[in-house]
Amino acid sequence: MGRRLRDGNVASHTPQNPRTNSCSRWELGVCAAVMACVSEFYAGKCVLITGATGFMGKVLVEKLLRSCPEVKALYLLIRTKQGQSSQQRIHTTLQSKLFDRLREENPDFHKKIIPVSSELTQPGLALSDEDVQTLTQNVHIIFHCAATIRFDEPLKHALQLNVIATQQLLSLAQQMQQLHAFIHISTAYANCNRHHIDEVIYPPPVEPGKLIHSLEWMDDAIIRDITPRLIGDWPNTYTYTKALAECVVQQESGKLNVGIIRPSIVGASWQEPFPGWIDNFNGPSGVFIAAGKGILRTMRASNDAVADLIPVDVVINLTLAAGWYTAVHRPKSVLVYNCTTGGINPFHWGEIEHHVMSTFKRNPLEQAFRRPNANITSNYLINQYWILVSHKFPALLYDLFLRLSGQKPQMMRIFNRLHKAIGLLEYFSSQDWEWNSDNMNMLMNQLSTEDRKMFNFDVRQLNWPEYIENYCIGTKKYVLNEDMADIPAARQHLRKLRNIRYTFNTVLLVFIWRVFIARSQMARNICDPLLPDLTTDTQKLEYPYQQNTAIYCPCLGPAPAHQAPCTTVYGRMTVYDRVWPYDRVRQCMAVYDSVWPCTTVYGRMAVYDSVRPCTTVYGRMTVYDSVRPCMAVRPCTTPYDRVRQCMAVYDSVRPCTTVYGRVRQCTAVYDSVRPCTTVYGRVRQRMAV
Ligand SMILES: CCCCC/C=C\C/C=C\CCCCCCCC(=O)SCCNC(=O)CCNC(=O)[C@H](O)C(C)(C)COP(=O)(O)OP(=O)(O)OC[C@H]1O[C@@H](n2cnc3c(N)ncnc32)[C@H](O)[C@@H]1OP(=O)(O)O
Ligand SMILES: NC(=O)C1=CN([C@@H]2O[C@H](COP(=O)(O)OP(=O)(O)OC[C@H]3O[C@@H](n4cnc5c(N)ncnc54)[C@H](OP(=O)(O)O)[C@@H]3O)[C@@H](O)[C@H]2O)C=CC1
Repeated sequence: MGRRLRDGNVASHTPQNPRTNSCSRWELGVCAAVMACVSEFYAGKCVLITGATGFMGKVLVEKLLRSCPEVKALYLLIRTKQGQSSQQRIHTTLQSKLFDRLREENPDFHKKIIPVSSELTQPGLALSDEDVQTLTQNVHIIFHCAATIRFDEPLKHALQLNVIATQQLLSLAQQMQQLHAFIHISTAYANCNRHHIDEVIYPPPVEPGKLIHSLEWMDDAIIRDITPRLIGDWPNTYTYTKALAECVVQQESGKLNVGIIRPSIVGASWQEPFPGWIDNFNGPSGVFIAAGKGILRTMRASNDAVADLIPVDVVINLTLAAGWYTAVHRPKSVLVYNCTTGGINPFHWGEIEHHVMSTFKRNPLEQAFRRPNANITSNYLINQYWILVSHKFPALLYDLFLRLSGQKPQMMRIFNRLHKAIGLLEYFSSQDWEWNSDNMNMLMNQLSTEDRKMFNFDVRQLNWPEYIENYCIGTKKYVLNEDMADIPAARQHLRKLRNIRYTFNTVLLVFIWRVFIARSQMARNICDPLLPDLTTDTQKLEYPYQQNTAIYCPCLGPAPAHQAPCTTVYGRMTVYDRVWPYDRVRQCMAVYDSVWPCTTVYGRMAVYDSVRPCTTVYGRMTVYDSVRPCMAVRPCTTPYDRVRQCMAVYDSVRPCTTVYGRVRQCTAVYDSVRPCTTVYGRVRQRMAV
């Protein structure tokens, strides 16, 4: 249990009533040890909330109205947006499923909500004089949730909203006649340049006032250029400005009772108003969805790093309890609450990956691009490899398909956005931090038994696998608005995708084999021993030289006496007789003098008939002039699969000498020849007659 002094040191903190270890009778609220002190405290109070249309703000409004039904009024500072007034916007917000439970329990809840038009980045928060008067006269508690949480926000805008607006709100709070507590929502990553983070306000990276002053006159291009230098160790303008905001809160708090809540990565609700509620793509939610849709296959994250997720209802329960505690106990300095799970009930990214994948396989998202199968890796190169193979290549193929079918290609664009988003998140998923959470524990001990149940933020009770499952299902139901009744169809779609994948993989394998492996001597040398030797014993006896070759082109039965055996030659093999040099790339093949058709075998090999000048065939094949038959009587037939190439067969022969490097088989047999001589590398052979 500790209290932070303004200079950031820790002082001992004595609860108001150590005997009951809970709240005491107090001038702001009355409660007994087992009573619900927190909700009692909010009875009759007017609460001002910024950011009420946002993720956390909505949950705060809902919980406050549901668990503190005697609250007098909620003043919600909302800006006009896209032509909608603050009234219209709050009306839309209250339609959310999030409020279903409250609507059932208290259909008139909206009567307590008073929208106030306010653009926080404007001077005086763009409040009318009348509104300023109403607020300064009535407000008891302020919860400041509004912020820009974008990681790529230009520094000037992030500063305006996260720092200057906070300053202005504090100055408004100073004018309030009945204010009991000001609660500022910060982030556990405000000090992410440190590994161990205590519940203190650390010295700012720069004096906020000076920065505000400097940026006032600089144009946007200059600010953009100097932003990386300014933010230094911080990964983005968001965390940097949140650090500055904490400093401003400390500097401007004056005599106010101030608390700062620092949640880590806020995720879907754990219990309230129902498990799994979430309505945005921020943080891990977008990653989960992308993985569930089968789009995201790889991401840089450390399997063993602690995933400091915290359910939104936990954060809000702690926030409301901190509001009560700050008002009732009036700590002498700003009290910071690190609202995290890692130190209390750790769970790791590797485990999250497993549970997310398993949930989406059982409860698939509709119209998935591929079957969900995402893996995280901390290795940069492995991640880049999988991005190429599992993101970019399928995206290219799919876009090609879209183009061919007359549609607009879109997959590459989606992947580029995804890569930008995950690139910004990787900083947080590739390392871990240690947060001290003494004040969170202290606050829990201050609550009555009833309050601990009603405002539960005891994350020791959190069952991670169950939570992650509800989270994923929440993204399906509340972010993507998918119907759970359609799960059988989604499963059927996954089965279809699996069959497409099997077919595609088979085609790809055959293609790779034909194009690459069949032409690769090394691959053949690896594979050949695995192939059956189909040569008959008779053949081996009759044509002993054949035994030097690895593969025989098995003619159907023993070859007639006048015939030379069929010798299989590999793709690139070449034997010359009267040759002339070829360039390095081209492979040169045989040139023969006398004249009758060589029988081709299959695949890429050429078929030649009598005496014509050599014609280039294709690829690496060559050119014959005056060809002698491969087989006098019948063609060499190969039962081998198509990768193998069967070449010429000659009569009256001597074996050619092996030419190539390590693995070359001696193959063709010629009459009146001198041994081949190696020309270069592994391909070339030259023979002289
Ligand atoms: C499967 C296994 C997974 C294992 C998990 C591994 C890792 C976990 C991943 C992350 C954890 C780290 C989280 C760190 C959080 C730090 C905590 C905080 O303090 S702050 C709160 C977090 N803030 C954010 O998360 C904001 C981040 N977002 C942004 O900065 C921007 O949105 C952006 C990513 C830069 C994208 O900007 P852009 O202009 O391109 O797009 P928009 O924001 O306008 O959105 C357009 C469109 O896309 C949707 N969207 C937004 N974000 C995502 C996303 N991450 N994934 C998918 N889609 C996203 C958005 O809703 C819009 O949709 P629409 O056009 O329909 O409105
Ligand atoms: N989400 C998370 O993972 C975490 C969030 N936090 C902190 O929690 C707080 C709430 O975050 P969250 O709810 O997720 O954020 P959201 O982006 O969901 O909500 C932001 C809110 O701020 C309001 N707002 C933004 N700009 C202005 C403006 N110029 N004038 C008036 N209102 C404005 C938005 O209103 P509008 O609808 O008009 O845009 C919205 O209501 C923030 O302070 C954030 O730093 C901390 C840790 C993690």
